Amino acid sequence: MSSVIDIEKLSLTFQTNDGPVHALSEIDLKIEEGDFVSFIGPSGCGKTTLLRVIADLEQPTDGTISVNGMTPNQARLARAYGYVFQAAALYPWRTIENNIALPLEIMGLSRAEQRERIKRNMELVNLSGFEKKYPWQLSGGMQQRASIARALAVEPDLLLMDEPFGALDEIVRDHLNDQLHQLWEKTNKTVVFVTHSIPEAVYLSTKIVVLCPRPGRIYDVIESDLPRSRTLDIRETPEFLKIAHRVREGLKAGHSYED
Ligand SMILES: Nc1ncnc2c1ncn2[C@@H]1O[C@H](COP(=O)(O)OP(=O)(O)OP(=O)(O)O)[C@@H](O)[C@H]1O
Repeated sequence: MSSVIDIEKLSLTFQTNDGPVHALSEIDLKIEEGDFVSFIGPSGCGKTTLLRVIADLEQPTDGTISVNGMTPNQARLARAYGYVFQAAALYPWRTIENNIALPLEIMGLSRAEQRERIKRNMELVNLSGFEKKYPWQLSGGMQQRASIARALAVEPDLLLMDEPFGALDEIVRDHLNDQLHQLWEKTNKTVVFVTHSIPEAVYLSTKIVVLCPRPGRIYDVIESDLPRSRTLDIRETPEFLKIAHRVREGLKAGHSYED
């Protein structure tokens, strides 16, 4: 079986006025179908850059990458992935259903097909009943769920998520972690998820990629042995804490306190 994402010896250097910034160096990584993979690491270690390379929003300087057996550019044109940003990035002048409809309009789907997908994906993120609301009428957590529904409505097998819950309080975040986990279990999508939170990474992932900075590189890859089906209670178990400990050790090793 070929991997959904296959990255080999990938490097990316940004040329800036202050000289070159080695954002990614010699990254080797395979992501399989149905994996939930988190990128975790200190600020500036290249998590977002790596996600953007997968999404064809940045070009590597060296190495190779394939997404669903295609180049990232082909994968983008084939709408092989959905992308969820740090902020919900909803259009304030459009209702929630019209925000979700936007990429579907661009795809040229019929009104009936658009309505069907909006209904199904709003149900998946538990937002049914809020179709006619504007983004400002929803809480931050609900807005983020709406932006997940918008990414899902394109029906990609691959979901790329850049710290989608970073700005939310702990309780809302727990709730959304639980919902995202259930959604992943139900749909068996492949997810690549950027986070700063150790519990979030360990709770959600089948594989945790710990990155370290200067140059941005992979420090550790942890294959989780937690059961695929889990609830938030698992965070109290020794198995969970053992993985969390290994992530923490990796983060400490790559961290510089001079920043
Ligand atoms: N367009 C750009 N031009 C120049 N340098 C950039 C650009 N984008 C990112 N960088 C630099 O590349 C490095 C990696 O940045 P990136 O945003 O990927 O890190 P990150 O791990 O996602 O950080 P954070 O957790 O703070 O979001 C940083 O040093 C950053 O300043």
